[in-house]
Amino acid sequence: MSTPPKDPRPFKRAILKLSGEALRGPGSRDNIAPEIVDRIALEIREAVQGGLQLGIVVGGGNFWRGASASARGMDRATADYVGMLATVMNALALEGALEHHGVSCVVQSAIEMKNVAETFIRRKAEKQLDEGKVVIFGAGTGNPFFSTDTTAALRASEMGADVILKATQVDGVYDSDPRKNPDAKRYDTVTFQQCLSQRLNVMDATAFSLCMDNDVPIVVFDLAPHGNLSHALRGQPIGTLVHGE
Ligand SMILES: Nc1ncnc2c1ncn2[C@@H]1O[C@H](COP(=O)(O)OP(=O)(O)OP(=O)(O)O)[C@@H](O)[C@H]1O
Ligand SMILES: O=c1ccn([C@@H]2O[C@H](COP(=O)(O)O)[C@@H](O)[C@H]2O)c(=O)[nH]1
Repeated sequence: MSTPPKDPRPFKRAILKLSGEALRGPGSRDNIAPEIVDRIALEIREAVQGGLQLGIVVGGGNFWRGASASARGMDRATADYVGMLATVMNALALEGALEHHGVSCVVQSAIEMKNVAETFIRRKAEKQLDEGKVVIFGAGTGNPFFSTDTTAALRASEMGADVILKATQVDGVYDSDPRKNPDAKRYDTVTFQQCLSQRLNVMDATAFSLCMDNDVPIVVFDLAPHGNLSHALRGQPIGTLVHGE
């Protein structure tokens, strides 16, 4: 008989992985919709005021994906550096909105960019989290051939986070991509092993493996409906919980 998953909730420290693509907004031609960023900032403020320690990794899919550019002929590493810089634009937009709402925050970039962001230093980031500052991790891991999902797994492991909250464009993990298969079935809970062996590509395998090895559970949920982010940050049941055996 299988044992029930260890639920990370309630949690003290979390890494929020924000979809870059979701910052665009439905039908919008702008890469970043300020009203979406503003709404996200307000939901984050509420959670942080409640005592949650929060690190944020933001994707870059609203601007650029290295793998797609490479498939169209660009050198992969170059395309990936462009993608990492795209994540910094999203990080700065988020920092501005959080500051506007009175949330103490900082961007730490994995690629040195000292005029716009601090450079990532693990111990400094940990201290800032301890002090209640929101730390936005920009520029991914700083290395090509990785993703911001893997960045979230890496930063969560380094920061000793209790959970990764993956705010994306689907409402959980399905047995196949729900955007391609309308008959796909959603899981309430699923193991890392299942995600890897069934190739459930809501996150890449490197990210799942890192979380599995370091025992960091993941909650996958839909960012779009208002209030979903607040629910997730408060540790209320939502989406799919990905966990160890
Ligand atoms: N088994 C699955 N269950 C759920 N979603 C899946 C599955 N397989 C593939 N996906 C796809 O994964 C996508 C989410 O991951 P992805 O990292 O590409 O985007 P994101 O979270 O929006 O981040 P970004 O835009 O920053 O790259 C979903 O939009 C969904 O279509
Ligand atoms: O560590 C990293 C993180 C990201 N990249 C590149 O950035 C883009 C955007 O990130 P998403 O995770 O797709 O939102 C990604 O496609 C990579 O090209 C990277 O190289 N290294």
